Amino acid sequence: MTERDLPSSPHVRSGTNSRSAGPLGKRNGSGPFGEAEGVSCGVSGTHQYDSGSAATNGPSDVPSDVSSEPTPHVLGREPGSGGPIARLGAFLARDGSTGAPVGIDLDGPHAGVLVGKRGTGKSYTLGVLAEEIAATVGVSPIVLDPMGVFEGIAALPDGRVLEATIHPESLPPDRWPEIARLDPDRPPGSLLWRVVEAVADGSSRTSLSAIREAIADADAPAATKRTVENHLDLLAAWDVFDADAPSVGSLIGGGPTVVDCRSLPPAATKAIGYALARGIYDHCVGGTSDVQPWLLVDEAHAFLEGLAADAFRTLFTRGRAPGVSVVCATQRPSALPPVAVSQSDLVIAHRLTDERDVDALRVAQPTYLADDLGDTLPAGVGRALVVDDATEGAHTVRVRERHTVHGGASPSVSDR
Ligand SMILES: Nc1ncnc2c1ncn2[C@@H]1O[C@H](COP(=O)(O)OP(=O)(O)OP(=O)(O)O)[C@@H](O)[C@H]1O
Repeated sequence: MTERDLPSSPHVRSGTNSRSAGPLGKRNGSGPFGEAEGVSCGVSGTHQYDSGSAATNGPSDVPSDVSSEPTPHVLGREPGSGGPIARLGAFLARDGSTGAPVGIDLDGPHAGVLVGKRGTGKSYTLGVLAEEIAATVGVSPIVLDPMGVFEGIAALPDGRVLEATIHPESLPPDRWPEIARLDPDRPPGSLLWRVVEAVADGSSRTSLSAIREAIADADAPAATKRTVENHLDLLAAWDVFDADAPSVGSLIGGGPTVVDCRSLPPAATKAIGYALARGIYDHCVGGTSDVQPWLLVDEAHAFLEGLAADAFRTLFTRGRAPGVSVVCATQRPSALPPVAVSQSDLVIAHRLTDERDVDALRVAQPTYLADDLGDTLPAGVGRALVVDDATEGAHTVRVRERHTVHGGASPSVSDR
């Protein structure tokens, strides 16, 4: 990945939340939101609060907080446990008034999906998460950005936007036929596989030109070699393979990082998704990271199909053990592998209207989501139903405003 020069320094909104470290600084587990006591909700099924007492105190079984900062309800961890949290927003009452603040646990790793139809606020909410993770010591966000709407994150301390490039070695030899759209069981695909394997085992660093030279020297029919060369030309046109690309491990802990995949063809986007998801997992399994990465993926359906599917499946099923968190945002939950929703301990659902998408969510999370889920999902930009596996409840929230600029659009609901 190479750092992208941004046209001008993105504007940073003044913070609306009062954190001890300031809106854009790093914070640790202390402070008004850093060591919040989780409060039990103990409710199964969806729960939208009445206003009145709930509007100021949140759930009716939540004790009122007499301190200046109301105690946030923390999603994703057992009530009473401590540690840093991401300030997501506030409970939303039926009359539209907001209640107690709501946070998401950052003390341990999580797997989550963030869904909603177009324009309901998915990317924006993902950006809120990125800001909060960036502001917390011990965790670090890496945003996969296929639309180029997360540039504002670069305004955070140490923030950066990287052009999506990958080292050829980050893709194992058996994946190269698929990436090059060659059948591994046919001579060209099998030749490419063998050649990449040989180059990777050799003394020189794997690069597209090293692979090309090895193809030219291979003992194979000229027509087979020509086919492979033509397909390698297509890969080279993506302009994402770079033998000097930094390792995925170096992205973790290097400040909030946005990997800009805009204008890449879908196959290249998947290759980037594969390299990052697999690289982050392998790095953390190796136990070499002091910082827990959060991989935040926008338009996740673009990454989770085909080549990258296995790598993301691994993150959803086994990523938490080595400390990797993943949150995938999509307008089409029905296009995600079912395991992504069923293995998520955090589900943030903005409005969905397509029955297939509502079904995909309900079927994978039957314990918490009712049959009338489609009617329960809140209408309105920035409003979401949040399912919390740890406290076994579902709550309606209003997501807070961003501190950084979102995708060049107005960051305010009232401006719309
Ligand atoms: N919590 C919020 N507070 C204020 N404004 C918001 C909030 N959430 C979303 N918005 C505004 O709503 C608009 C749409 O949000 P966003 O781009 O996140 O939608 P989306 O669901 O990702 O849409 P798409 O699927 O088209 O990418 C943006 O202009 C954003 O500024």
